[in-house]
Amino acid sequence: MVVRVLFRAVIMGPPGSGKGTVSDRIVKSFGLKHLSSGDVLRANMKSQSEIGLLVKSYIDQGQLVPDDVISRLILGDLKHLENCSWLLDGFPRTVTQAESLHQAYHIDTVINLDVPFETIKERLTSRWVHPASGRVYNTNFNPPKIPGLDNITGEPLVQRNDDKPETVTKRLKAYETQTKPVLEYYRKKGILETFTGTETNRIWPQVHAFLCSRIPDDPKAAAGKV
Ligand SMILES: Nc1nc2c(ncn2[C@@H]2O[C@H](COP(=O)(O)OP(=O)(O)O)[C@@H](O)[C@H]2O)c(=O)[nH]1
Ligand SMILES: Nc1ncnc2c1ncn2[C@@H]1O[C@H](COP(=O)(O)OP(=O)(O)O)[C@@H](O)[C@H]1O
Repeated sequence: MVVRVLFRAVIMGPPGSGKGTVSDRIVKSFGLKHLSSGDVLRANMKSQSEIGLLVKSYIDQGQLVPDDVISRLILGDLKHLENCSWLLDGFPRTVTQAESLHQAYHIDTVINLDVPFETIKERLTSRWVHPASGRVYNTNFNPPKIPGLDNITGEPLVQRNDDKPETVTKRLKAYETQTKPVLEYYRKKGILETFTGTETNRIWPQVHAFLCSRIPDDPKAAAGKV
């Protein structure tokens, strides 16, 4: 019988720190399943589900959605990934959420992207997304091949409602007061790994090297396919 060791990680960082960008690279290199709370919430808003209608006003105002709503949503989705290694992006964002996750799963490592707020503000106002797929572009960092259009479908890109400068300020405040304590929670558990910098392309090789040392039996990582 082959016993597969599961690896469960969380990626944290302020809005715009590159969680989604780094998560895509982790998925490509290490084959973990990726679950993004923001993507799950946006899919609910798009389909106008009961939860989508409930969370819209919080998200548009740059506030966190209530703990019980997001915890039920994410822990419910994780039930479908029981036999998979996964990477959680954007959850937990409060200590209450971290405790709910802790009661349900063992977390091996927490990757913390430490990017200064000044760098982030500029990035978010130049973030463009393809709503149907969640593909993310940036007019400076990874522009689409044709300005304003998605590389794969050619459909128009849009700016996220909550990437307006005044909403970004509120999201950064929410991060400071509600999410920073989660870093301390994981630091005390001895599983927090912080990567500091202003450029994803400099942070990524460090994250990759770290994960190679933690997921040594992964065939893609061993082959150096970054
Ligand atoms: N200029 C610049 N933009 C970046 C860099 N890394 C990511 N981005 C862009 O910054 C925005 C925020 O990144 P994203 O991965 O969506 O961050 P998240 O909000 O933490 O998930 C996106 O438009 C990215 O394309 C970088 O090193 N430099
Ligand atoms: N774990 C969570 N707890 C509460 N609200 C959340 C959570 N995850 C996402 N949200 C809501 O969705 C919004 C967008 O989240 P996300 O896409 O992760 O933002 P970013 O990628 O910029 O950090 C947040 O500003 C918040 O309103």
